[in-house]
Amino acid sequence: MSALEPFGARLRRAMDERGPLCVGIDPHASLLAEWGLNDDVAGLERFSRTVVEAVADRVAVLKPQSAFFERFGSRGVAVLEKSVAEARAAGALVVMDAKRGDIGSTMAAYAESFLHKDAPLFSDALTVSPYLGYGSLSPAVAMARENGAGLFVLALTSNPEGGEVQHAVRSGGRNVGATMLAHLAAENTGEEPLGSFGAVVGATLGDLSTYELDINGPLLAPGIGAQGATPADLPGVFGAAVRNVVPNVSRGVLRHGPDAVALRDAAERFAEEIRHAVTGS
Ligand SMILES: O=C(O)c1cc(=O)[nH]c(=O)n1[C@@H]1O[C@H](COP(=O)(O)O)[C@@H](O)[C@H]1O
Repeated sequence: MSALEPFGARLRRAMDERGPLCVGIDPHASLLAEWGLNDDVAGLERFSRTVVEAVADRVAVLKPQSAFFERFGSRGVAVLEKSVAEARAAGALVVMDAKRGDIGSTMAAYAESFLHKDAPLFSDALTVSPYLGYGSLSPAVAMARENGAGLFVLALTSNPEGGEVQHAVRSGGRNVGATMLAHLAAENTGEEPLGSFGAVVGATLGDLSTYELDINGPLLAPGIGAQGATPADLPGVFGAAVRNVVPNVSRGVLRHGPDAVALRDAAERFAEEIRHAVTGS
């Protein structure tokens, strides 16, 4: 595969053409049961393929949650590989949600696994944890740049426990979450139309106007649907940065399966509500 155009540029175009919705592929055991599928590799494969076939030709981004595939060992990972390839072939960008983070030398191996263009699990972007220090991510930043991929760095997560770490105030007075946003803004300086280094910022967090959310990069916003946030919350949470928000919905869409039409309709309803909330039209 030849080098891709930078992730940020590809994402901006996909958001403009398809709208910004990201649908999560989260094959929870409880959802497999609700869909009438067995909690085994065949059930996993059917679930994942159904989601990809239902929405990959219309949403900007699909975000498979790696843990639900790893749970089944190598055969589960093989399903993940196939799902990534099929989603990308249908025109969706794939954000691999594996939340990797380690000391730099090991981080390089994680980066090779997901961000090297020839890796079997190559994805357009990867979720990463910066809590071994932002600098520990530099091999992933470099690998992403070389391969036209991107990162989503956990900055202000959607879960209530996140504040213990992310709101901790550093000696300069800035908290940890804001520090991660500042690192990303520096990473994306000068990039047009959008940098490739995004932040994860929960849609559940209420008014974030004290944060500098304009990092010239995408903001992945989970928390809509099952975690209680709604598309209508987005402008209040993100302010002017809402134009760079990629809202993620997983269970809120997936609970409408296994019927592909019902899944597609649910994704379209969320997409429409998001468009209305973001553009007012
Ligand atoms: O990085 C993520 O994707 C993520 C970060 C975060 O702060 N909160 C969060 O919910 N997520 C992921 O987003 C998805 C949310 O799923 P639902 O709550 O079912 O919509 C899950 O795959 C989570 O792992």
